[in-house]
Amino acid sequence: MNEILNIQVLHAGYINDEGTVTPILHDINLTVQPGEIIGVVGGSGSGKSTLLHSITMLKGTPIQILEGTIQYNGLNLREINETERRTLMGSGIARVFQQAYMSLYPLRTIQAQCKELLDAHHVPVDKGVEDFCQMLAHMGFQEPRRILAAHPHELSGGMAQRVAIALALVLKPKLLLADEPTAALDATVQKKVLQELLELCQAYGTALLLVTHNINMAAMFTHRMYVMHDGRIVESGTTSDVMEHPQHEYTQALLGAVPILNGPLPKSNLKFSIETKEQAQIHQAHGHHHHDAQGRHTHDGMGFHSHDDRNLHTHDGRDTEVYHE
Ligand SMILES: Nc1ncnc2c1ncn2[C@@H]1O[C@H](COP(=O)(O)OP(=O)(O)OP(=O)(O)O)[C@@H](O)[C@H]1O
Repeated sequence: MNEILNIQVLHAGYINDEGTVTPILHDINLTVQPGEIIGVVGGSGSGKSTLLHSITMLKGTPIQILEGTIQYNGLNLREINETERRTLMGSGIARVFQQAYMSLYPLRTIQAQCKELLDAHHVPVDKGVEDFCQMLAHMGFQEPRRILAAHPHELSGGMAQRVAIALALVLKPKLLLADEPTAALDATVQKKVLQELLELCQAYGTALLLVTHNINMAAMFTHRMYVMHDGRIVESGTTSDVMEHPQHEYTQALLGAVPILNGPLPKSNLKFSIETKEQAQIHQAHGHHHHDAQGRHTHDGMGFHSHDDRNLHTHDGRDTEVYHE
């Protein structure tokens, strides 16, 4: 099976106006299998965002690949042209930023932005908007269609980030790059939004590369993790191995530096197995039960499922204060 992402011996840096490159990433080797949830963990300035920039090579980012290969589903990303890159970004590889407002245009309604994205990738708009609304419903919006008419500033931070997540996933990408997707949110909402993000990824069979400075947060949700320090991967392995037997002193420092939220050692929250796209389609065909905002058992056609007893679909007070549905 092809890896969804295969980075080998990557060296990269930023190029300045004089054409000089400052190397930032050194000898990065990283793989993501279809549907895998991978954490990239490290402190500020360790190079996590630079790694994502190297994958997306967005216009305007002065990134320069010095050496190595980056393959998406067998395709060498260093060899594709700008048009191919634009097609791939969104439909194959999508990205969620720390601030929802980096993903959303302030002056356009959510509906306009969703339609524009679908149109640009030749996806039937009605079906795409329907999928989008179902994702919003899964993330706690009681009347998702009403959100379509809203502008981003009418949403709270948590709601705006949920909209950004649904937009990133509406084209059902194979890989989602999430750069500290919950760091800007209230601590009480962070875990919930991350859980919702994971459930959506699993429903769509989307692999996730989750970048975070919080090793404990990564531990709760990922299958494997890579620890970055000073532009290098200093440790990698299954999440349970890294958490229970951290080899590198930097990993040990990260573990000591971050407050432990739930007991002495966070255990992986991945009680569920990875759902393939085919399984998701079967779920879609048969419909699926989940809890609605009131905690009632409801039925939908999305294949979403929650596996713990917490009601993941209620509004937090902070969100409803800002946006009343
Ligand atoms: N556009 C740029 N030009 C030059 N250097 C940059 C640029 N962006 C980031 N850097 C440098 O690259 C290094 C890695 O930064 P990067 O943003 O990738 O780290 P990070 O792990 O994502 O940190 P944080 O968690 O604070 O976002 C830092 O030394 C930073 O100063």
